[in-house]
Amino acid sequence: MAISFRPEPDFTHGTAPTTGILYCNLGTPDEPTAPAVRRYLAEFLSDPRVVEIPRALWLPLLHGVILPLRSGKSAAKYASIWTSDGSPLRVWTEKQAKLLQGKLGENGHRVMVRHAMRYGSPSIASQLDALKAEGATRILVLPAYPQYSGTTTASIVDAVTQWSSRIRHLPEIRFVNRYHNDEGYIAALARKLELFWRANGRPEQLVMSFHGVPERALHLGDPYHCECYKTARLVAGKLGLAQQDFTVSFQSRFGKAKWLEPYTDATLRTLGKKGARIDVICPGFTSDCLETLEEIAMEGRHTFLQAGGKEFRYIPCLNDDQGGVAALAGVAERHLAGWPTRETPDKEALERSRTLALARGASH
Ligand SMILES: C=CC1=C(C)c2cc3[nH]c(cc4nc(cc5[nH]c(cc1n2)c(C)c5CCC(=O)O)C(CCC(=O)O)=C4C)c(C)c3C=C
Ligand SMILES: [Fe+2]
Ligand SMILES: [Fe+2]
Repeated sequence: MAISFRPEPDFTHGTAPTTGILYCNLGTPDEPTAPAVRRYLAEFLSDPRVVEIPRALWLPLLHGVILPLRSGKSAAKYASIWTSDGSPLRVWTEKQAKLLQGKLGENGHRVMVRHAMRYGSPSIASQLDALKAEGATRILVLPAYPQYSGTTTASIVDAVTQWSSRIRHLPEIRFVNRYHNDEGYIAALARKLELFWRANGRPEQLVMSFHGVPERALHLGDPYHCECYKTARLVAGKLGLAQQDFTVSFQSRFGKAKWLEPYTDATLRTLGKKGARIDVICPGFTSDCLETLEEIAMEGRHTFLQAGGKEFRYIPCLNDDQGGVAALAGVAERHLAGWPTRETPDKEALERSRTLALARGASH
């Protein structure tokens, strides 16, 4: 197979080094319609990081059964949470990238922040192209997933490395793998709960629901399960909650295999049967999306109340929360260490002219 690397514009000496941050989320359909959801799910569920079944078995099943059955049903769910600005996940991800740019600027960093979606648009490749075209010579990849999983975080790394495998003049690239125990992120979650409780009173039980993964992933060494529990313990600790005051559960099961337990729907049913008053938060999601707004705040509420539960309050994700953005900025700053993002333009101009002078003196 012939390997071809893309041509580059002529190399110019003395180009100022520029840093870009690519804030990557999962992705979402372009419209809440069956064809758009089908396109999105086809890309998402064809990723071998997401469904680890041999391709020859899985792809016919996906295209012949899953997509025809699921796309319409899923589109109806998307329609129930769609906003006038589009999918909540897209709206929040775009906003977070802008706020992150602002916060890093406030903290004295000159960086270009862009967002990308692992599936759908804007793709990781197109945003890396854009950052490179804008002169980025260093790129930090920041996933919107606080907990590392091979199914999510590693898939973002795959997309970046697929892009870089075609690039002649590569930027330096760094990846953030996790921030499940980051002080700022834990503090932002705890503060969100504390403010809500100060205004509305405490529940009998706090449910922290995380997106699930197949249980097999845990046994194959995926740290996701442990990192979810770590986040939950840290948030609970920060709030002074005792063991019996909170529950961790896993939602969004897909397919017939066993996923991480306890399942959120079963947990909600059990708590409902006890006639409990509960608050539910989804700390693994940096922004609200189908899985929080429809599955938890609508379906989950229904399951709980049907079972006899007294009160169900859904606490939104960090979204555009100041503390959440500050936490993302803190994570980014730690990973930017050693890259000259704080240098003043003057200093850089000086450096540039030095390099140019050297280059003019050199024969090549
Ligand atoms: C927060 C981390 C996530 C992990 C881990 C994750 C694993 C995972 N997901 C599926 C299947 C689906 N997930 C879907 C939606 C969805 N998933 C996440 C996040 C994680 N997924 C988010 C943020 C969303 C919402 C997207 C949005 O547009 O709002 C869907 C699509 C919806 C549906 O049809 O139900 C599927 C399918 C698997 C199989 C998996 C791990 C193996
Ligand atoms: Fe998912
Ligand atoms: Fe564990």
